[in-house]
Amino acid sequence: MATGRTHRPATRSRGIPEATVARLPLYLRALTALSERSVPTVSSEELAAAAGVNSAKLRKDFSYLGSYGTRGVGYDVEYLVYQISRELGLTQDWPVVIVGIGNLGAALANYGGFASRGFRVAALIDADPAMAGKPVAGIPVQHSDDLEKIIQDNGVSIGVIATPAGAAQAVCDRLVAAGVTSILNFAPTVLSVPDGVDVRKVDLSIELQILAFHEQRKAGEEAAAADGGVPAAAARGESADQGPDGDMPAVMPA
Ligand SMILES: NC(=O)c1ccc[n+]([C@@H]2O[C@H](COP(=O)([O-])OP(=O)(O)OC[C@H]3O[C@@H](n4cnc5c(N)ncnc54)[C@H](O)[C@@H]3O)[C@@H](O)[C@H]2O)c1
Repeated sequence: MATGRTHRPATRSRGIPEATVARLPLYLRALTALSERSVPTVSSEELAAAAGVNSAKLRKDFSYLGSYGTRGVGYDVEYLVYQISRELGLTQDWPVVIVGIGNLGAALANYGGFASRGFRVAALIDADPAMAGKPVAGIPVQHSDDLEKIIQDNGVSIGVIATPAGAAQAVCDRLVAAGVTSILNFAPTVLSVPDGVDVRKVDLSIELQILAFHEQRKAGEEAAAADGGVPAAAARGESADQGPDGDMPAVMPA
């Protein structure tokens, strides 16, 4: 998924294209599932299918990691998990703060998948004084007056914004001024950030709109097939669009 944003070249310094970086989490998720089932090796075709990516693209992506697999055997699952985790910086602990602990912020705080992927929720911050000290997911909410101190005390470089849209830019400015250099923005607004700060925007309603477009297209094809006798699946070519492989972002550029 994902179109990279912002003040970064399309190719990172070590020569790995952003589009490849965006697919690495998909490979990692598929490989982790194989690892949990104690599968020792996997072919590029199997892994590509599990990740929802074209297998030639997968082989090209892995060549950037220096991983070519063994003919007739495939890729070593554990080693690839290690290589991709290292490339994504997941072999180190990333403390994350979530700002705005309403419906969404609380759901994110309760999501167990962050910790298992190396992201530790270090602090929860909200502007509502009534929430201060109340635990969410076992972590006491702290008041936004202390945002700068919280960022500095916890060495946070990644901030998640789940405030209303109207508050998001001011929250973003404070996070950046306090030293945060990566922001995951759930608020439906475009954030301005200085060079060197990465912003990724998640917008589920945009994803639904893209699905609605495809539904509409499928309905049109079904109608055309009924008229002209061409099977609708053949008319579609049966290629499922699943994000990076289909170049359709699920996480939007900020
Ligand atoms: N990206 C998505 O797919 C998606 C999905 C759902 C909601 N959203 C967005 O996420 C945001 C939160 O939605 P919600 O339903 O949790 O809203 P909510 O009203 O339940 O929670 C917002 C929280 O932000 C806090 N807040 C307000 N101003 C703040 C500030 N300056 N600093 C710190 N905290 C502040 C409020 O006190 C409240 O607890 C909204 O912008 C909403 O549009 C996005």
